[in-house]
Amino acid sequence: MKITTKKETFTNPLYLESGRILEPYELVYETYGELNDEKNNAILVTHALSGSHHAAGRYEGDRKPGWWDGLIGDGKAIDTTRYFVICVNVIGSCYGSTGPMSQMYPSEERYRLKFPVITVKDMVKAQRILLSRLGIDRLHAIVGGSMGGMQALRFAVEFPNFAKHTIAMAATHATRPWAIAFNKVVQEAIIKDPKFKKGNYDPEDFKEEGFTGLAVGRMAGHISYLSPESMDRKFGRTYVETDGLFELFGKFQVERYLEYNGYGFSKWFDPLSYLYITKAINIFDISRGYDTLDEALKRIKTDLHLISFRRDLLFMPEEMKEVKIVMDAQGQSGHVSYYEVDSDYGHDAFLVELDKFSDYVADVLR
Ligand SMILES: CC(=O)SCCNC(=O)CCNC(=O)[C@H](O)C(C)(C)COP(=O)(O)OP(=O)(O)OC[C@H]1O[C@@H](n2cnc3c(N)ncnc32)[C@H](O)[C@@H]1OP(=O)(O)O
Ligand SMILES: N[C@@H](CCO)C(=O)O
Repeated sequence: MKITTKKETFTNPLYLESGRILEPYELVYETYGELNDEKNNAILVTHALSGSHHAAGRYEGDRKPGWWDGLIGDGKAIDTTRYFVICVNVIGSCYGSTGPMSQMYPSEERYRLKFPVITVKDMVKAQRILLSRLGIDRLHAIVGGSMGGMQALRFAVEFPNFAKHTIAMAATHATRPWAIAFNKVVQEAIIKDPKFKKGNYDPEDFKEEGFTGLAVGRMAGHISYLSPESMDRKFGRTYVETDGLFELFGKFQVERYLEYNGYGFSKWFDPLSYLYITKAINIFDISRGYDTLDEALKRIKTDLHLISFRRDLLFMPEEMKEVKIVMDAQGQSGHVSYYEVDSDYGHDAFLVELDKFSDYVADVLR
């Protein structure tokens, strides 16, 4: 599958939920498959915290394909022989769409801490504008996990007739203190790292060794993406062969894993973007702007498919179930389904255990 990164620039202001504006702004995205003449076969895929618009396929020389390559492609659950799939990098991120390290026009400077707080609603609004520009006024489906699931839900509430199907997985309707607490660890670690310099850092300073605050905070986050069972399976109590048990800094494999992933991540992900996106996740509450959760969910016209993962310890199954319960009580049972995937991997099962839910996704889309 040949892929290219596409970019659109918008000169009209994007009015944000906070009352601030973003002007101008850019969105980068990838597409897979062909848009049909009726323009009614488009599927929007929405990404999570550290994801990007690169959801499928491989650029030349890439060691790994896009983050949902197992799900998106010819003959796969999100079948690119039938559907035109689009994935957009959210505003606030660091993969090319406008974010805190973008230029704050007309100044030559980067926004840094002057970047406005953005919300999931703002991310979705920007994507809706992009789709309009591409001539897409109706989607066959929106599919996303984690913060991508939040975007899917937000789309369903704000643009009720826009998508025929909405699949929101591994998400919640309002971020709980439990998840906010994990984000607090990473936020605090970032801002207290001397390299942060009140946001005035030079990204070149941590390309080699990484950014300790982000690395350590990400380790905490990464724990919340797994589960005790998946850690037992991955590592057991195995010790790093070359380390001595009585060496103070000798490591278990799980420690080596967290270091590898934490420091690796901090070499490529931008600390300010991490602050802004975790803020957006923390303040996500689908009922904001409406009197109650009930009022917000009443707006939904799409067929909503909620998927959770049994041992998701970040956004727990009961949080998605609540949406179904409220919609059932509204008499919307015909428009909402709930499926709990029997997985003990943890939150990141939506990225890893695709075989456990890809048939379900394919069935919904058909
Ligand atoms: C929509 C989106 O959110 S996309 C963003 C997804 N990306 C992330 O979440 C970034 C963090 N990454 C991860 O959590 C995982 O890599 C996942 C979820 C993406 C994929 O999981 P898996 O394919 O099962 O990988 P796994 O968790 O086994 O290994 C991850 C890395 O740790 C390495 N690793 C595994 N065990 C160990 C160990 N004991 N010591 C050191 N490193 C280890 C692997 O080699 C792999 O390295 P690589 O990324 O350089 O290939
Ligand atoms: N591990 C994924 C999901 C987090 O919610 C990410 O970093 O984007």
